[in-house]
Amino acid sequence: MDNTAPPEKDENADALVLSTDPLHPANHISDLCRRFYTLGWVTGTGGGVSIRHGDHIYLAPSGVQKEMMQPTDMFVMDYRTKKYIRQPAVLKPSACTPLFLAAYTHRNAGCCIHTHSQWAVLVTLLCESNLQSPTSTRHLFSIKEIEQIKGLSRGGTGSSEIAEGGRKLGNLGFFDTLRIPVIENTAHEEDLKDSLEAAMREWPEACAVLVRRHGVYVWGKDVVQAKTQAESLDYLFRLAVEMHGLGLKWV
Ligand SMILES: CSC[C@@H](O)[C@@H](O)C(=O)COP(=O)(O)O
Ligand SMILES: [Zn+2]
Repeated sequence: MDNTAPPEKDENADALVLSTDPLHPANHISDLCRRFYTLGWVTGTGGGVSIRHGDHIYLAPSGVQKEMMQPTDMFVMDYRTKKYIRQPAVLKPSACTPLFLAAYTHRNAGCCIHTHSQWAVLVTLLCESNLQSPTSTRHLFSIKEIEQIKGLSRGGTGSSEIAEGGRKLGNLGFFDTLRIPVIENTAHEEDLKDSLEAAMREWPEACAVLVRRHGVYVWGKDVVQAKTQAESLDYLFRLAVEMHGLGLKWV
């Protein structure tokens, strides 16, 4: 299937991205990227966000200033056919598209965030070998007994409903160990797909995948969960790096 062929003329395609609702995916992606830019997550055109809205996948264009995007810049893909139903003529879809699709397919995610946060990059340089499983995903970021771990769900899309006693169902507890696999970077973003999918399969409880010397992919059942988990992870990555600098062990 040729996903890059120009779409057939569809007068209704713009209706997919035009809305006065700030939470409409086309508006929401533009807004999130502006916020993430201030955190250094999507600097210099790197990183990005995708949202699944029913059977429609919203994707940002490739190689653009992510904080300057407009709703009309968005690509829309039909999730079932994997064909673009809206394709801005002068732009290409994000090279992260196969990675975002992996989160939708393997975790039933509703949103996936890719950051180039320096804390994520630094922590990939400090992660130790996973000696228990030397055959596949070789490296793992693990941390426990830090309160912010409770902001992360099992598998990334676990329920965050509050159970009796105030416990968040599906979320990790203070004494649980958070484990995030680290995969090696590739020359081209789209070539990360196979190793990212392998890491997701090998670590079904992981809510994210780190990419060495590159950044992190984080997902959630919806935008709120993906965003808050990306925030919790960035907090933990930074904490781990700072602890390392102070000579403290984080595991
Ligand atoms: C600074 S270029 C970064 C890209 O190669 C890539 O890593 C990335 O995250 C964004 O890809 P894009 O195709 O612009 O959405
Ligand atoms: Zn990237």
